[in-house]
Amino acid sequence: MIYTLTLNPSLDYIVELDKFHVGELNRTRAESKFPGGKGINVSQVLKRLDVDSHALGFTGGFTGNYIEEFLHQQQIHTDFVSVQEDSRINVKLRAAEETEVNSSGPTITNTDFEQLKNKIAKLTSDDLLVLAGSIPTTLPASTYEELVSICIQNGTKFVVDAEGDLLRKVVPLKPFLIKPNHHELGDLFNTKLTSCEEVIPYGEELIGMGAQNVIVSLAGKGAVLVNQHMAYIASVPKGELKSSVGAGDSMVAGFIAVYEKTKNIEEAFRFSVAAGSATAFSMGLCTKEKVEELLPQVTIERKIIKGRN
Ligand SMILES: Nc1ncnc2c1ncn2[C@@H]1O[C@H](COP(=O)(O)OP(=O)(O)O)[C@@H](O)[C@H]1O
Ligand SMILES: O=P(O)(O)OC[C@H]1O[C@](O)(COP(=O)(O)O)[C@@H](O)[C@@H]1O
Repeated sequence: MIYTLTLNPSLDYIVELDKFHVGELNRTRAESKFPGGKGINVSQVLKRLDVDSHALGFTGGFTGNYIEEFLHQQQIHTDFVSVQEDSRINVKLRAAEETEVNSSGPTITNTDFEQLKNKIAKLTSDDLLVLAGSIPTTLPASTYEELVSICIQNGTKFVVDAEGDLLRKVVPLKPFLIKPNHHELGDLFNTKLTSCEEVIPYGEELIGMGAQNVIVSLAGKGAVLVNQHMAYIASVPKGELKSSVGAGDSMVAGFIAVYEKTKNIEEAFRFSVAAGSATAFSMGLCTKEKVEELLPQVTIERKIIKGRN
């Protein structure tokens, strides 16, 4: 079974404005709200791709209830630890540019955390856990390492989609997949990356450090997958960008959905890119039909790396 872990779920409140005036009263043109948080988005996209998963993490208050009810309506299994304070609200402003304000999240007590660890300890070597997104500020920076070490003890395969120190610290623990975007990858290595070709050596470095597969997304400029055997560069489909919120999460879901069925890395990567773009071209997350429509537009170039193959 596939499990997703969202330590900091959110209600994503997306407002559209013709123009955003800082320091003035703004009125919206349209608005929508969705449950969010990276693991939750992965579960939602998996469901749209006909793959079942269980969503784990912490939820609380009226926002937590909203998130859980929304997931249940989509027939997604949930097993959240209930916390005292409200789950956070993340604001996404869509004007000429996209501006995001992600909140820090509710207080998580030691008892809450212990309850979550007990749930993760029940996963087995037949399971896959996707750990995705930021952690509430009350949890220690070592949270992902602690949870991953439980997975390692039980032989549970794990995927990590996080940034900064959270990501850096789990790479040596050999995640099956990590998916930084090019900004997050650049931040890890204290550099600025702008093209697929530039990204490959840094992807290789992460493989050397322990990751098994690294997908780096570069929004509209393409995507790269690096593993011990090969590097691949994918083109992205052309279309009108509606909202890129959840595009990265859709890539993770698309990859897992195809890889778990076929064990074919290249096909999983191609589908993953189509899923990312299908979400970027939609308000909200992609549908299976949209992903399949875009799939023929994704071309994959294999890069033979000197010293390997
Ligand atoms: N402007 C765009 N045109 C086409 N595809 C896009 C665009 N922006 C995002 N995508 C798709 O979404 C994926 C993830 O986008 P990106 O913004 O890099 O990730 P994240 O959401 O993690 O920051 C890309 O690999 C691509 O498939
Ligand atoms: O946990 P973080 O890093 O604050 O991110 C949470 C946000 O990420 C999202 O899951 C979207 O992620 P991506 O755009 O990176 O795919 C939103 O739904 C949510 O508001």
